[in-house]
Amino acid sequence: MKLHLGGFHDCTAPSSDKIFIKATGGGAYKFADLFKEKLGVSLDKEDEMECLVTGANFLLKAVHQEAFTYLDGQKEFAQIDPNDLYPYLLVNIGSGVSMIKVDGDGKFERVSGTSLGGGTFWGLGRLLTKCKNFDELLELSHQGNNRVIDMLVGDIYGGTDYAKIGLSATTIASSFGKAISDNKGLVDYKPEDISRSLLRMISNNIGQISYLNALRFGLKRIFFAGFFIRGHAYTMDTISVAVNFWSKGEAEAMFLRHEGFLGALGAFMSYEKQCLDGLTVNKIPQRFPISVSSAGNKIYCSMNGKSNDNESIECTVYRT
Ligand SMILES: Nc1ncnc2c1ncn2[C@@H]1O[C@H](COP(=O)(O)OP(=O)(O)O)[C@@H](O)[C@H]1O
Ligand SMILES: CC(C)(COP(=O)(O)O)[C@@H](O)C(=O)NCCC(=O)O
Repeated sequence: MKLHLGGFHDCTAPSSDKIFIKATGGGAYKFADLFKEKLGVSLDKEDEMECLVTGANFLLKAVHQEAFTYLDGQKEFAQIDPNDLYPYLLVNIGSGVSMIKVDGDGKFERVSGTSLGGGTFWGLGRLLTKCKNFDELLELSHQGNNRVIDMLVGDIYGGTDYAKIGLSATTIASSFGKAISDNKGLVDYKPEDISRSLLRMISNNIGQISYLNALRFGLKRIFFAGFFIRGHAYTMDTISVAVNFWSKGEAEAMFLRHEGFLGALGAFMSYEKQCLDGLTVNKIPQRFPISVSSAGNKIYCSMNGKSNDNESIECTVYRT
């Protein structure tokens, strides 16, 4: 509610009383006029990939138990040595998917991506199941059985494995493949089965492309982030299985506790970069330095340096 009061004054132009806030992603462009019109706030646009990487690096170095593996329902926190973090592959699953090779602070390259991402799951799911919101679709996938719709290796090979090339009877041979052979229409399939197949198809595909990119650059660690994951067990499990399957156990999928906030965090941290990198000390606003701490699922960023009480800002980033 106090966004328009708590915005920042542009520290590169002290004479200006323009209020701005950092923002990233497509929304920073798309909604810039709306923010200006409704709140009188200008959006200071930060590059999305840069913010994702800054956010991920910060979390992986500063937050205890940020990264974890997830396989067969088991969540295991990974010990990340900040001195041995790079290189790694960051896979951000939002509407679409970006794959970024990270070599250090500010050192990265977007090496690949796919348009089959969270938007695909939600978009197709909405059309096929009539779900009204994402959570409902995700919830449905819990109860579904993908074998009803997916064509398995066993369906093609008369119930047996195709052992010669290492495919078990239960491996999905063709996502949604059964829908062609049955004399059935959409109404004959349960929404929960459709949701389950869809989630597996998207997660599997992302896991596979990610692993292939990790292989391409010799990267052992793959961190998956983005709001698509939402800590959802089946999504993480499917991605992990895909990475494990394609890498023959060589690579490991890892997830982040604050997976949906990398971009926002990176944009937030760019206040520090902008003001501390390029300016002399007397031009730095009193609010700095930023002090950062974490507890449980929350990260506390207090920008309270020597400022008076009116100027201090405390920002809490938390997952719902
Ligand atoms: N409550 C929700 N409403 C809509 N989409 C959601 C929700 N929770 C998770 N998602 C998933 O998150 C995706 C968007 O992820 P996000 O990281 O916010 O990407 P973007 O940067 O494209 O907005 C959606 O396509 C959808 O798959
Ligand atoms: C264009 C985007 C970077 C925007 O990010 P998003 O809002 O999806 O998080 C992303 O959707 C993307 O990388 N899409 C995949 C494009 C491709 O490489 O095929």
